[in-house]
Amino acid sequence: MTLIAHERFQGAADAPEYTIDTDRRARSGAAAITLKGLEKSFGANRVLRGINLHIPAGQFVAVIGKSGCGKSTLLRILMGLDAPTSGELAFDTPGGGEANARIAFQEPRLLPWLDVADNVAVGLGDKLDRRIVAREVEAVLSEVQLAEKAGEWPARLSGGQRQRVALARALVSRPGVLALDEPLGALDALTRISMQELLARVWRELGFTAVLVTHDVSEAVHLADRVIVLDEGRVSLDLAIPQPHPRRHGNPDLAELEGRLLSAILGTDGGH
Ligand SMILES: Nc1ncnc2c1ncn2[C@@H]1O[C@H](COP(=O)(O)OP(=O)(O)OP(=O)(O)O)[C@@H](O)[C@H]1O
Repeated sequence: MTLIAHERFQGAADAPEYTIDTDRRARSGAAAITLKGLEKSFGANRVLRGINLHIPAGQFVAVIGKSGCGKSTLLRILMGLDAPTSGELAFDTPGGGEANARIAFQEPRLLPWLDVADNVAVGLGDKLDRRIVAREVEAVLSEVQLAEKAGEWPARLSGGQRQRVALARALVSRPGVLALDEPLGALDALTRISMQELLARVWRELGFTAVLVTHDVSEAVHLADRVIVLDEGRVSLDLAIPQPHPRRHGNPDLAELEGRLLSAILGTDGGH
């Protein structure tokens, strides 16, 4: 998990100028995200070919698609970790302030020489009063059900517990946008399901805008309000998942939506 860039990029000389406004310490609410004509090329490889998307504040969006279709590239651009070749990207917060955005990766990236509480405190930076940091860390560790591990070393945690620490570190600054790049990809199936429940619960409680990149179509329909399928650099399907939360694994309506998404990814939907 890493702190999000907080920069104003300049596009290439021949590309339209665009801006990304994020502020790591803002406590404003969830942010809406708008992408217009977003393009990204690596040399001759045109990875994103005109992405147009509006993600309302507080929505949970999952991005799926074949390996190499550009999911991580899109997420990195959203988070300001990479610059698009052209196009526009805007974050809007309800109060008009700057958005606070964080990202969680598949690998938790904890600091082995810090205990759990201090790893989480890293997410707040070093400008806050120690008592405030302690209070915020304690609160977020309770939210991820790890309060009793506050003084533990990362090496003595399970994979799922480490990923919960990484989630707490991303959430401790109360981000308006949380980006998740395959955060549960390395976990065993049962741990993965309990982490999905946890993620769904913290999202409902905290109300941030979530963008999840995943290879797991079942995970996408279980968590998201909306699933975006990327194919050859474009959005090939934008499917609403209208089921209320909390959702049950094995729900037949979700299974039907999962089938439609799999067909869309594999190209077996006959063009529908
Ligand atoms: N820094 C880079 N330099 C050059 N090419 C890159 C770079 N990053 C990504 N690419 C290329 O962009 C394309 C999309 O990569 P990306 O990682 O976004 O795909 P993905 O859909 O997330 O894949 P996967 O599901 O396998 O993780 C690939 O062809 C990849 O080789």
